[in-house]
Amino acid sequence: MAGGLHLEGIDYRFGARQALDAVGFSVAPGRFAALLGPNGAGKSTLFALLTGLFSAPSGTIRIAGHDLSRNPRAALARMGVVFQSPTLDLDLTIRQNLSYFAALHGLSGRDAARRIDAALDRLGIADRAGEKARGLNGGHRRRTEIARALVHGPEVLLLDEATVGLDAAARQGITDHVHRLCAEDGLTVLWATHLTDEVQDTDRLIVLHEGRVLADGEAGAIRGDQPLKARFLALTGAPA
Ligand SMILES: Nc1ncnc2c1ncn2[C@@H]1O[C@H](COP(=O)(O)OP(=O)(O)OP(=O)(O)O)[C@@H](O)[C@H]1O
Repeated sequence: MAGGLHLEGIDYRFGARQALDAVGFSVAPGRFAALLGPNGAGKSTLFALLTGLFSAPSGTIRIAGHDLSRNPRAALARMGVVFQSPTLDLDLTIRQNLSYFAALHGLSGRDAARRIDAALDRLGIADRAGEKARGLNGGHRRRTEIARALVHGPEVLLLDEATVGLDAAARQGITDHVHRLCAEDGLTVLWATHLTDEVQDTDRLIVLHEGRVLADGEAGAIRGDQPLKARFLALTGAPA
């Protein structure tokens, strides 16, 4: 596959603990893929490998067609990331948070301003641009982080438990926004979560458990005639 996200044969160990065991999957360009796994499944380890924080002893990671180990600059330039722990500067405005990030990517002046406006608009927070991040609720802070991850124009967006700590309405708002980024802007998304209600039937679904991929396909087909939660609990061996 030329673009999108492609992983093959990824192993990772913490000493004797095998955190990832021959993990492989592909996400086609413009698709929303949910990486669903209970705590400890290996999602954060996988994100650390995808973002170049750890390096995998084996296997291949390709981001928008670029091999992460052979050509990390090109691969990482095409990726946006929203980490599990919030990383906004609460004393800066929304716009300042994005400007700072744009500068880290070598963007400034009108080009940066245009990209920042477009990203804020995309997440529905353009009218809040002058407000300090501290005054925003959790949902708007998350939207700001997603907008910030889009400023440099990535093709692939990774989100690690992006809705942690949000109420149901804010969670729904964020998942809807990110689905729209795929459908309307052609972004490829990997959405890590442990919450089955964030997965839609038409999403691509990868179930990760104890470092292994247990299921990979269209979410509706994986759940069949069961609710996804029941199917997920059956796959991972947890009691329903
Ligand atoms: N620094 C570390 N040292 C040793 N073991 C680790 C370390 N980090 C993670 N692990 C182990 O690796 C496995 C995968 O952990 P990981 O954090 O990737 O899971 P996760 O799916 O992201 O879970 P969570 O949602 O709780 O973050 C777990 O068994 C965990 O205990």
